[in-house]
Amino acid sequence: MNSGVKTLGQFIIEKQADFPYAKGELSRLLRDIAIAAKIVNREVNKAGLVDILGDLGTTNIQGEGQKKLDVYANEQFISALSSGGECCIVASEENDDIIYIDSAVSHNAKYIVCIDPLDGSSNIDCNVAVGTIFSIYRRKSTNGRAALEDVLQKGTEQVAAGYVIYGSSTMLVYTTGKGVNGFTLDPSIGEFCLSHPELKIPEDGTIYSINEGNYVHFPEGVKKYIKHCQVEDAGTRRPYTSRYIGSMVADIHRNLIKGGIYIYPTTAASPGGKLRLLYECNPMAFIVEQAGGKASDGSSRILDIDPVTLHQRCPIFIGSARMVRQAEAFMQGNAAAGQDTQAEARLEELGIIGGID
Ligand SMILES: O=P(O)(O)OC[C@H]1O[C@](O)(COP(=O)(O)O)[C@@H](O)[C@@H]1O
Ligand SMILES: [Mg+2]
Ligand SMILES: [Mg+2]
Repeated sequence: MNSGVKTLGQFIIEKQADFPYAKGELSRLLRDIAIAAKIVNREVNKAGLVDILGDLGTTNIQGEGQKKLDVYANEQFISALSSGGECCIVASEENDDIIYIDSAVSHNAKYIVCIDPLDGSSNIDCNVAVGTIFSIYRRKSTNGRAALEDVLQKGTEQVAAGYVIYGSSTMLVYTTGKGVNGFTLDPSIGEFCLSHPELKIPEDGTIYSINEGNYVHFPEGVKKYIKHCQVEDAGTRRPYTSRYIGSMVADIHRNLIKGGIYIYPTTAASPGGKLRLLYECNPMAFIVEQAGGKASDGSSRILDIDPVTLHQRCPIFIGSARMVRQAEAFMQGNAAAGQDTQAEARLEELGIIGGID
């Protein structure tokens, strides 16, 4: 291995200096998450060889069938957070209610972890990239046991957020509000090593990522935006490229590197949106904003949404700032906003401006 490589552990300790009052609790919490990610990575990598593919036959509170790997990953993260001592509550996609971490080591713990232990479950069995998404808050209450109110905080209150992508390589990408850094797992030493320092998402892009199979059920603004992406217009590098992996982590990771927009709007099946605010939308929005991008529900900033319930959903438009602004303009029925005249002319020519049949 080249000298000069920095491991995640070294980086976290080094960055602790950015927080004058830090006592290392958040550093240790991030360490615990990284340990669980390595264990899950080991199972993902040999998924076809061990009994970890397929359905478990149980259903979570979202009404979704749980995959064996969903539950395995959930157990690994909860156990690492329980034994690590820095977490007092876990809110997980796979658990109906919040989990109180009452282990002896965590009686003074002040951090709350919201987690999607395995993101992209529909891709598990066919060897397509999946991920883990996590969001960390400091508890607000000071006395007694932390409670649901400590979990239902706005995304702006996050102290850290990150994701792990189990893809052709395994990466952990996270932010503590001072930029975004990516680490690649080097299996030969079992360490996440800094590979993508200070990640910045391009201001604009040519990739749009949405499940067009739901097109008929999309809001008018989304239909118009998709048409806008498909217009032939060299001046604005269109038509854009459509890419949809079906794992939020993988689709957003690609856009973070190359530029692009990921949209999961309201649909007939999900009138409130599909993705969950606390452990999918908030953490990804924090990361993308820290990388210079934008994230909204089509009009309001995701991080300003007030959470009301643990598993609440919201629509999401996230990615390169210029593309999100444009999609928002279509959502507000203002197709001209952010458009250059040439494209606008094409849109009129194609009858896009003025409504879709
Ligand atoms: O199949 P659809 O409706 O396009 O939904 C795909 C989306 O749902 C998700 O799989 C939801 O996450 P989970 O797999 O964690 O439930 C996202 O990762 C993905 O972007
Ligand atoms: Mg998910
Ligand atoms: Mg999941």
